[in-house]
Amino acid sequence: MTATAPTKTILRALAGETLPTPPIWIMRQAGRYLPEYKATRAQAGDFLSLCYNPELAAEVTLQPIRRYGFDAAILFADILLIPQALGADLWFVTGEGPRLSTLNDMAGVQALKPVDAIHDTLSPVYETVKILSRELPAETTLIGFAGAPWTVATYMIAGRGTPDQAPAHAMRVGAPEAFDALIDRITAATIEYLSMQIDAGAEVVKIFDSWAGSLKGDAFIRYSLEPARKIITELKARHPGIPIIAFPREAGEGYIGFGRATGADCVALDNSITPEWGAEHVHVDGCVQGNLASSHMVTGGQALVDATERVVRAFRGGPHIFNLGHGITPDGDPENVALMIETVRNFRA
Ligand SMILES: Cc1c2[nH]c(c1CCC(=O)O)Cc1[nH]c(c(CCC(=O)O)c1C)Cc1[nH]c(c(CCC(=O)O)c1C)Cc1[nH]c(c(C)c1CCC(=O)O)C2
Repeated sequence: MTATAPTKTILRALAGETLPTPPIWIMRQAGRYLPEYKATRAQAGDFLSLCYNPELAAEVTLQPIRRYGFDAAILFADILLIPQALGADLWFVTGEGPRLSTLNDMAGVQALKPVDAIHDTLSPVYETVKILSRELPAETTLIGFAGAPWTVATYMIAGRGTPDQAPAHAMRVGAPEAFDALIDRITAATIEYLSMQIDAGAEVVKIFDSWAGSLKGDAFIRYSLEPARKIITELKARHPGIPIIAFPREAGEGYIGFGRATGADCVALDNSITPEWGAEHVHVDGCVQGNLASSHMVTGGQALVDATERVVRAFRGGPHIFNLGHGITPDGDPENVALMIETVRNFRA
């Protein structure tokens, strides 16, 4: 089989091509800032029922593609489905966020389900991917995803989102064997989960390490970089050529060399770094994604236009996928999203 050059813009950027206009999608593009999302979520009943309903999950994935013509669609699901598939209890408290059963020792890790049991819970997600690969426009790239082991572990240990991930750091330091066993279990589950998404039709996968920023020095290497490297190495062995985006959010200096060290084809940048810093220290190694502050989706105006142009300008010398630095928030204005897209697509140097 001879490799053919990709034609979809996102795949071209991921293959290392510098495009005259960067392809664009945004994190949480299917979400509460869109009235059509809220309507479909109400129809599903609640957030988790939406995640596990393939027809409706595919519908909300397609909504921002219809409205804006983004270059990529991201599978509608959540990083916390993996803990649930491993046996954790999971529910969402409206206005507050996720809640899970907690875990902090070896007995807790041993009580989890084996990795090969995850598909019993996650098979509806694979069905969503199959529907999307049939229904997406020919030019739109389908992105699958999972949480990175450290970020997923922080929720499984604390049972909720935490500002500083203190319970996970306490287990990492106080019960290192159990903590390593947990990271290994999540890593193995993530490989199987992403591999099934790829088999079902995901053309790219993204690994979200939202809390990577609280790991410093050796701990960052061991628990953010190493698990990402393991997952990427195994996925590329099973699915040669599958492009992978890594997002070690707020890694700061940890961004430097992250793509090379893990084998990721693209490193997603958050907006705690300037685009110029990202260009100098990360973009030199290859494709980057990012990094407009999502607050501009709330505030809009000329500041949005200026900041959008600054991101495009900083990264126009190499392969770039335009995105926000983190997900769009529920108070984002759909008009501001349209203005951002128009600014990216009309930018002339
Ligand atoms: C940490 C994390 C989670 N989930 C995710 C992360 C990593 C990225 C990040 O840092 O934001 C990833 C995620 N969550 C969701 C997607 C779908 C694809 C997309 O459009 O980006 C993706 C890629 C849907 C979602 N996941 C969630 C929503 C909102 C739920 C709702 O409709 O009420 C959506 C659209 C809920 C969720 N899910 C999670 C939290 C903390 C929350 C509550 C916060 C909130 O309410 O925004 C865990």
